[in-house]
Amino acid sequence: MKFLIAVCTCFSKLFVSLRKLLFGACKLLVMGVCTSSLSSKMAPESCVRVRKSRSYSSVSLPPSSYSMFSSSVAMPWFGLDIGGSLAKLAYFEPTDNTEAEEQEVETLKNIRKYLKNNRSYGDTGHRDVHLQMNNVLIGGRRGSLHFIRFPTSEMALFIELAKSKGMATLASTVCATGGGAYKFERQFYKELHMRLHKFDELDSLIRGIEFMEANNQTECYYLENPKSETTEKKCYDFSDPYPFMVVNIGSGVSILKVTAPGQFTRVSGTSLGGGTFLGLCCLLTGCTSFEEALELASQGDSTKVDKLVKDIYGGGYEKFNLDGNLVAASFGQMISTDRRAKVRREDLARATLVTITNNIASIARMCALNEKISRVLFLGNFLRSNMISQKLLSYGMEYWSKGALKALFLEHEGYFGCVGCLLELITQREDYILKENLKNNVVNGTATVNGTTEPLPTDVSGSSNPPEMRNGSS
Ligand SMILES: Nc1ncnc2c1ncn2[C@@H]1O[C@H](COP(=O)(O)OP(=O)(O)OP(=O)(O)O)[C@@H](O)[C@H]1O
Ligand SMILES: CC(C)(CO)[C@@H](O)C(=O)NCCC(=O)O
Repeated sequence: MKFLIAVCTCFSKLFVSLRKLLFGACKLLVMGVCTSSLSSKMAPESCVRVRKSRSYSSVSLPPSSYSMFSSSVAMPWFGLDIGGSLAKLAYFEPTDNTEAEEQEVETLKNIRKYLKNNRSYGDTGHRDVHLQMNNVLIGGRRGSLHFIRFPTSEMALFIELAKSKGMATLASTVCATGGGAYKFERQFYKELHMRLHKFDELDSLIRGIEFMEANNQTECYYLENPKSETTEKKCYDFSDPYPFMVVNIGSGVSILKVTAPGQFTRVSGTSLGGGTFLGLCCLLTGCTSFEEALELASQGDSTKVDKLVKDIYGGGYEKFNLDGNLVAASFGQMISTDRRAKVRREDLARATLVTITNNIASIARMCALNEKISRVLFLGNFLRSNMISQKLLSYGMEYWSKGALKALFLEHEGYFGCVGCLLELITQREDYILKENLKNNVVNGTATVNGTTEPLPTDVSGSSNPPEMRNGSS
């Protein structure tokens, strides 16, 4: 009898272990199955490259296998990153809807149509159509990723707009990151009955970078001949990326060292960032937008504002290899009344841009050397449509490191935080289902692979609880 019990126990343990193994394998596959195409302007043929395979890309599963995990995360799938200057929204629009989903509640349909059919929302919201990614596979669903941004200062209007589109009638949890996820949490709940499930902004950022890079062949690029008029964007094969450094230039600047998937430390930062550029530019030139500031800068000459090495030496400082055209003192010419009288707004805008960019390049370089890292990824919306800074960063990194450091850039500039946040929504939910299934297996020795779970706890703290199930379409 004892022998019989021992054999039964053994078989039952084996059964549970096998199931665990199966779920583990399925989870890895589900989290990794992602392919996409970018409907971007930049996708020259020269950019198509053969990618070394990475554990979480290019695996395919039959659709039935992933539906058990992610179908329970009801639509719409949003990831919101509320930063100091800009709020960014990633919206996943499924294109593989089932018949039941086609019958989705009217409000959801309207929201989908509204987001998809417009490029502007209110006066200040914009959809970056050129960055849209089609045919993406996220959490077992196929669809398009849309990218929308608006100024954080307009959050009240955004909430009003969302309310007018009926968001308040959908009891919902939205995944949010960035400082604003904390700052505006109450407002979201009060006005939209919406809980913000909060995720750390830097965790989300790294997750978003890894996902986008793995799913867009032309995401990562560098500039060839950054000093010349004929600078060219070239694709960079970033499929074997670790370790690398991230310099995220938002309102302020965060500098991270990434050593493995999802593993990073924040090594430094500086308060002289994109917010400083725009703030100083508004003060000095009277401009009122980032676009205007960049336009002015593109027409300006910073050497009318800065003091160069040759203004001091009459040429280069040969002994220490300082070229005569290097900036010796940013804004150094502005101590002269004459020069101040002659300087143009354009020159001031250019000098502000050059000063901020060079300072970031200098800090990034020191961090990279200190951490013994050679690839530095620059991102954040400061670099949006900002070729002047991209060139300066590329040249600065290469010149000062004598070619040891490489500046890299990403097409989706400032959208990685919100994408990472959207992915958290899916995987937290999957994790939860998997945990529940495993728990059930251990308790009653049976597998519940249909994804049904007990009613979920709701939590606004963003800790271990999964995102609330939505009652819209499912
Ligand atoms: N339309 C825009 N309006 C305002 N700033 C813009 C705009 N487009 C680009 N920028 C630049 O991008 C910066 C904000 O970048 P980003 O969205 O990456 O950071 P953030 O999330 O707002 O800031 P942080 O991460 O520091 O909280 C601004 O400071 C500005 O330099
Ligand atoms: C405060 C954050 C992290 C908000 O995104 C960012 O603006 C930043 O990194 N600022 C620089 C802070 C510093 O390290 O001096």
